[in-house]
Amino acid sequence: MNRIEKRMAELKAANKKGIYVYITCGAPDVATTIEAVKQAEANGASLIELGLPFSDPMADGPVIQTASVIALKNQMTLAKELEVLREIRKFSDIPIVGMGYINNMYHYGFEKFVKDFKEAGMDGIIVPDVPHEESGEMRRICAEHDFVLAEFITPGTTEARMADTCQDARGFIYCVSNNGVTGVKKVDYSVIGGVCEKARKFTDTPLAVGFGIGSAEAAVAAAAHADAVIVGSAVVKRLLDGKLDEAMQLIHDMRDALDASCLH
Ligand SMILES: O=P(O)(O)OC[C@@H](O)[C@@H](O)c1c[nH]c2ccccc12
Repeated sequence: MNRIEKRMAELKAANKKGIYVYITCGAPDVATTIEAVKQAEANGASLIELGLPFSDPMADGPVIQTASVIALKNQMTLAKELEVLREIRKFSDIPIVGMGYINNMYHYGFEKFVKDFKEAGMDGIIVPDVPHEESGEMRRICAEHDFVLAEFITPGTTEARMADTCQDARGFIYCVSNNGVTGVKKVDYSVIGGVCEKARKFTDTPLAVGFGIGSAEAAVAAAAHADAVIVGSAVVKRLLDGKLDEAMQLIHDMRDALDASCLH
């Protein structure tokens, strides 16, 4: 069992929802990234999604685009990101999933990427620009190294595709709440809730809902049919504004609200 599976099993046993916190590695700077990971865990984060900055982040809205530009200006490379991971592993055993675009990994060599990042303490990867149909070889490599390759479902996923992705999924399934890019916005989470309910017919893998979540209320709504919620832009925005404390307060509020909602 890897760290992700272990953590999700613990949450389930405790009747708690997970909170996955996305942080762009190196934005506004490396020290803030490391401190934010430490404090996010203390405030109730269950998993860290570490963004590996890329120059053309096509699935990202303005906040994470800006964070990526800043991180690249700070000279972030995969080699530096490995160092950050090793630093984090000195004080934390929280599950960490990378989020990046295939270009960087392909250039580095995908198998070498998996080996090196796993060795530095990463537990899996989210690669939004490789469709399921094209990811067979990547899946094989990840499975060989006990490294999670996140599968996606969205409101537009057909039942046939859902059956395929659910069958191949390990760790967690990323349930995208709407068809836009990342960023806080008003979302009707009952739509992805219905999709989650359908996915349960195909899999026992934990479901994590993300995209748009900017408040504790939105987290509760997103969690209704899921096992975890994912928050990115709302946290990253506060970090970029130099408001680490506010970012942590948001995570803390989400933890409280989700715990209270699970009592019912
Ligand atoms: O920023 P949001 O709307 O809270 O969404 C989560 C998201 O940031 C994180 O999971 C993520 C950041 N970049 C991505 C690209 C694709 C998929 C997911 C992501």
